[in-house]
Amino acid sequence: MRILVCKDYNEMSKKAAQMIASQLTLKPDSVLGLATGSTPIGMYKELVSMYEEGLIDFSEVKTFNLDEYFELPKSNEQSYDYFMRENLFNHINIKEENIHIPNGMTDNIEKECKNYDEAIKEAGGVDIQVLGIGHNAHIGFNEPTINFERGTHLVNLKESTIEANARFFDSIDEVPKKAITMGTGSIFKSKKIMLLASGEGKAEAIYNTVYGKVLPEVPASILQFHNDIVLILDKDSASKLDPKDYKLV
Ligand SMILES: N[C@@H]1[C@@H](O)[C@H](O)[C@@H](COP(=O)(O)O)O[C@@H]1O
Repeated sequence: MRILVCKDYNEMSKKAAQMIASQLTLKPDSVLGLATGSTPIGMYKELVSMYEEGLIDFSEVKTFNLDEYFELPKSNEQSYDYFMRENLFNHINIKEENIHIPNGMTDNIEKECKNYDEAIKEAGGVDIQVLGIGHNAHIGFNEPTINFERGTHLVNLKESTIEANARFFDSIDEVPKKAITMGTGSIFKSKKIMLLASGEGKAEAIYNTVYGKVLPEVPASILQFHNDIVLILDKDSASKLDPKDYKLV
């Protein structure tokens, strides 16, 4: 596990965007695994700027998002589909057919999950997966539980996750209680993983991810076993780590 610590959120976002840009330079038809949440917004802004400056090109890129709320229409401003278009896709030259986000409005959940896993496989697997992290160390919407799930599946969100995400909705009652998410197994299959975290509120989750026992109760802990993972943190989220374990950048 490589850990890079940046002085603040902006630097973290720049570093992350630079890594995606390098990936696209090396492999213009990369398959990107993308995340939502507040944390990657700065990275998406940087990527849009780089695209506008002609430094990167998304014409051959394919994307797969980690997750989507169940039974929330795409037109809802809080859907992850809406988020991705607002923050990235509407501003770059990605082809519509190359964008993949689980369909939260499906009436056949099993088929939707199976097709999503198949589509990732057909695309050749994810080259680089961007992750945020929940306060309880969830990745995607893989909540703490008793086993690591292999593929895309429907999950019941934890009360703490519903509360954390309520800030985006008018009231907590409007937050969906379920979501479709790639499994921990799908995430783990990515060739490279880049996890971003910012703020004191994530410090404990990061501590447990780096030093904790590898348990499904701490979903991100399994990343300790991945061969090519980098954590890009700001100083606050890294505050519980031993400085000998990271590089200041
Ligand atoms: N499903 C998303 C995760 O992918 C994200 O990592 C997490 C943290 O979000 P934030 O970056 O807003 O703290 O929120 C949601 O639960």
